[in-house]
Amino acid sequence: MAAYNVLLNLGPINFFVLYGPRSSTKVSLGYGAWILFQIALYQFLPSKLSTGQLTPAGNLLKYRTNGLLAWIVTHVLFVALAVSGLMDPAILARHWEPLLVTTNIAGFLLTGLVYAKAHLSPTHEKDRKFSGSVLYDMYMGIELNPRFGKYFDFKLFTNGRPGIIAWTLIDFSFIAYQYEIHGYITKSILVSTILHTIYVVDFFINEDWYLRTIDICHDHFGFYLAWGSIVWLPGIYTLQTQYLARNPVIWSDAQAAGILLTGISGYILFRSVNHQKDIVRRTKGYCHLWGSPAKVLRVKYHTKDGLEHKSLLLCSGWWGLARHVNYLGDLILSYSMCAACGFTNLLPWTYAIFMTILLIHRCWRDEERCSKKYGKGWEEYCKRVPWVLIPGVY
Ligand SMILES: NC(=O)C1=CN([C@@H]2O[C@H](COP(=O)(O)OP(=O)(O)OC[C@H]3O[C@@H](n4cnc5c(N)ncnc54)[C@H](OP(=O)(O)O)[C@@H]3O)[C@@H](O)[C@H]2O)C=CC1
Ligand SMILES: CC(C)CCC[C@@H](C)[C@H]1CC[C@H]2C3=CC=C4C[C@@H](O)CC[C@]4(C)[C@H]3CC[C@]12C
Repeated sequence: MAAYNVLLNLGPINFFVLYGPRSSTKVSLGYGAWILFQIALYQFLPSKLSTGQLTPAGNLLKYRTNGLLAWIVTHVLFVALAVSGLMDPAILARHWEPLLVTTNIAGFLLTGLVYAKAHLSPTHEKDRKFSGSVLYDMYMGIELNPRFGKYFDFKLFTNGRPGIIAWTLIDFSFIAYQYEIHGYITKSILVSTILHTIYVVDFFINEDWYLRTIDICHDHFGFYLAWGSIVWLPGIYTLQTQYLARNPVIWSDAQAAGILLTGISGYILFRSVNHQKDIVRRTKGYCHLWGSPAKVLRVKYHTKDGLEHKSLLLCSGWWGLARHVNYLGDLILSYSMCAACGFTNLLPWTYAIFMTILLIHRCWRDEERCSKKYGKGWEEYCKRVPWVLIPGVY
């Protein structure tokens, strides 16, 4: 109430200037070192070269996919520094406010950098998209795959390294913070972190699969993915552990196990659906799903150079039940991550709410794009698989 009165008296801008988070030179230097460290891991750790999907301009790119090794090295180092007493494991939690300021500056700088690069020194000129609006181009990006040199891919790097590797590091730091301020670690924060860790490690194990998703194949690199991966992802996706560190929630063993198992079942659905699409695309449809030969619709599309290409749409297995059933698994997992925080505060539920909006919007956005890309082929697919997300419901 007192804070509310001060806000009313000062007005929002003065209130933010006086009481908002502040930057810190030490934290900014530390953050710079963290980004350089991740760049070094990306560039110099041994890596296989994975092939992406054909771009609209007809480019087939190779990617360094050594994220799992980078995740392991980063976390082993974090634990080693904490156990040896050289670093307080709650360091990220304790410097959270200046970190948010620093990441925001980095997110905006990167947005400006890739916008300028798209105009001055594009990696693949024909894979650029101009909307006619400067603001929209900054937001959704111009270049599809901006690169520095042959293999430093801005999109894959930003998303995976300062984004997803940070996710579990931040969780671990908030677990340590809970211990430091309360003297114990709750099952709720562990359940939430275990579910995050499964999701994050899964991402890196399947980094090759990620190269065939919307983010890499269709979304261009601008504020949405740059600021999103550097600020939104570490800030919002970790809200559950941030909340639980300060407001411990106590579950019985049975309740904690119930939430964990529901989350794991969501994860199994998510991975199994994604795996089916990936295996069918990689084997060109010549594989078995659930004991029967995969049923596919062979479709055609054109790249910008006018060439015709063939592709296929899977219509059996999970993909015969609904057109985006992978999103359903992800939603079950997201709701379980948030359920670990209990039902008394809406804030830690932000992730589940965001995912619901994002994934439903994605269904519409993707369907519109696929319909343009495949034309009659997509219409036929929708007839064969009429449900969008939940069979029998939507
Ligand atoms: N945690 C998070 O913040 C988020 C997580 N996700 C998760 O990431 C994963 C990947 O998501 P996303 O890239 O959005 O979606 P998908 O992996 O489902 O990819 C969609 C693309 O797959 C192709 N496709 C569509 N239908 C078929 C079919 N029947 N058979 C074969 N290919 C098909 C189309 O591309 P093409 O042009 O190649 O035909 C389409 O654009 C999902 O599991 C999702 O839940 C997604 C968003 C946010
Ligand atoms: C600007 C913001 C309001 C929105 C920023 C959104 C991005 C941070 C996220 C958009 C799509 C997200 C992802 C897609 C698919 C994924 C696969 C999954 O296995 C791991 C997570 C993720 C990489 C996820 C990460 C955040 C987004 C890039």
